[in-house]
Amino acid sequence: MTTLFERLKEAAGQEWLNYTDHVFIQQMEAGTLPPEVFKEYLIQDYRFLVQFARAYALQAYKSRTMADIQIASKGLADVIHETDLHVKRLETGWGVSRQQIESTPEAWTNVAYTRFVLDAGSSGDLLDLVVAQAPCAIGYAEIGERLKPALEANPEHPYAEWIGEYSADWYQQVKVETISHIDALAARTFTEERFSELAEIFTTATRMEAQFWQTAFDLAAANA
Ligand SMILES: Cc1ncc(C[n+]2csc(CCO)c2C)c(N)n1
Repeated sequence: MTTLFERLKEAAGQEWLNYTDHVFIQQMEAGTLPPEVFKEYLIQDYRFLVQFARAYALQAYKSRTMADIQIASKGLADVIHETDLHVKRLETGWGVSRQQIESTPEAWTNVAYTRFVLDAGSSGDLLDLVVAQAPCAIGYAEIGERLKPALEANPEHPYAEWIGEYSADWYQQVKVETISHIDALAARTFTEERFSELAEIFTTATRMEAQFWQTAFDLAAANA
């Protein structure tokens, strides 16, 4: 059976590729991504993850069952784990402290993306919110899978740590769980009339994921 995620991804069309096959990913795969671009990405991503943690908390608030609260709680814990990695990387790589990260202005594209996700969840139900968060959670697993051979070919790959994290089994499992969570929620509340609205939420979030990579290049260029 086709999953709702597959239908949403198909509806996003080219936008999904613009995100998962962005120049940022191509350069990361080749190991040629400029370190300053990666640094700007990590700083903005920390700021992003703060809002994304709030979105998982909102998932808990929008839940009606303990099973859904458990899923939200695990998502929240995964985000905290990810921010800790970012802070360590920024500290060891560039001597950037958590305080410096937190006082760096949020890029407006980052504001747009995260507040869009939070609004989709505030104004909608749990399915709307999980769909708004899906490009993020599932896209990174697809990217990790794609980059894995580059890491296996070169254990000294400059982005070994990042690729290792998203290609790891635990993260591939997050993808499987998110897809089945969407289907479980859909079984309760999805009607065909909702599809176009859900597809718009999903495609918009996907477009903003692609823009997130672009913002890292723009910030690095502005600092150069
Ligand atoms: C812009 C942006 N999009 C997606 C992710 C990936 N991500 C966000 S939360 C999470 C953990 C649980 O889903 C993961 C892997 C990111 N870091 N930054």
